[in-house]
Amino acid sequence: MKYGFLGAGHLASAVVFGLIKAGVQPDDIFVNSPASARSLADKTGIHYAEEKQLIGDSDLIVLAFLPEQLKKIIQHLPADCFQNKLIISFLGSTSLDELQKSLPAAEIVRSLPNVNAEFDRSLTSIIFGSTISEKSKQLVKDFFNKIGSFVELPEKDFPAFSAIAGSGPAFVALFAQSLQKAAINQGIDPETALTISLKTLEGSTENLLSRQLLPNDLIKAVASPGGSTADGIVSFEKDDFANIVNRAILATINHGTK
Ligand SMILES: NC(=O)C1=CN([C@@H]2O[C@H](COP(=O)(O)OP(=O)(O)OC[C@H]3O[C@@H](n4cnc5c(N)ncnc54)[C@H](OP(=O)(O)O)[C@@H]3O)[C@@H](O)[C@H]2O)C=CC1
Ligand SMILES: O=C(O)[C@@H]1CCC=N1
Repeated sequence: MKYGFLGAGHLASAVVFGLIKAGVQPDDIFVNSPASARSLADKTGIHYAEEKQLIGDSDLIVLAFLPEQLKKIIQHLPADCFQNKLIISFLGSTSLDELQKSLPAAEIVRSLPNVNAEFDRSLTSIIFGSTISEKSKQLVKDFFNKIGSFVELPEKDFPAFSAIAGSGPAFVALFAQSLQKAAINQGIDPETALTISLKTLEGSTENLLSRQLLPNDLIKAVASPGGSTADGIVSFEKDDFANIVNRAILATINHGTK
C-alpha cells in the first residue's frame, strides 16, 4: 500500500509521523509540496516525489493543503491523472460536493483528522463520496484506525466537528496556557507552571475516559462540600465560562460566512 501526500504542513506531518509509528514503512509514503516536503522527507525517511509521479504511484492520495489552494493545484495537473484514484481530503472547509465536482473521476472521502494523529489519538470524522467502492472504504477505515479512531458523520455536522475536534487542540492548549499563567501569577516558575498545567489536564482527561465519568461527576468528586474548588466553579459560572466556550465554537463555525 503506497500513500501520497500533497501538502507537508502541520496536519500532514502529524499524520505521517502517526502512520510511521503505526508500522507503515517510510518507503511507502510519498510527499510533495513547494517548500516543506523535502524537509519532512529528510526528517522521516519518506520520499519526496513530483506531483504526477506521486499521484500515479500512490494507492491512496491525501489532500493536505489549504482549501483555497484546491482549484489552482488541480488546474495545473493533467485532467485524467486522478482517474479512479482514491483520494482523502483533509481540507477543512471544502464540502464533499465541491471535492467531487473538482475531481469527478476519483473516489473521494472527506475527512477531518487533528494533529493528535501523531500519537494515535486523532478522532477523525469521515464521509464517503457516492462512487466509492467497499474495498476503498475498508482502505480508508484502516488508514484512520492507524492514527486513532474515526466516526462517520453527515456533512451537516462537519463544521461543528471541525470546530470542536479539528480546532480543539488549539483551544485545549489555550486553556493549558491560562492555567500556566495563573500558576505564574502565584509566583511559580514558568516551566514548573506548565508541567502542573499539562499533567493536570492529562490526568483529568484520563480520569474521565478510563472511569467513563460524566464531566459533572468529576466536578462533584473534586469539589468537596464546603471546600475550595466550589468557589472556583462559582467564579467560572459567574463569568459564564460555558457561554465563552460556546461563543468561540460559533465564531469558529462561522468562519466561512464572514
Ligand atoms: N492543522 C490542523 O490541525 C488541521 C488542518 N486541517 C486542514 O488541513 C489542511 C492543511 O492544514 P495545515 O497542515 O494546518 O496547513 P499548513 O499551512 O501547515 O500546510 C499547508 C501545506 O500546503 C502545502 N502546499 C501549498 N501549495 C501546494 C501545492 N501546490 N502542492 C502541494 N502542497 C502545497 C504547503 O506547502 P509548503 O509548506 O511547501 O509551502 C504546506 O505544506 C487544511 O486544508 C486545513 O483546513 C484540518 C483539520 C485540522
Ligand atoms: O484552522 C483551520 O482552518 C483548520 C481546520 C480545523 C483546524 N485547523
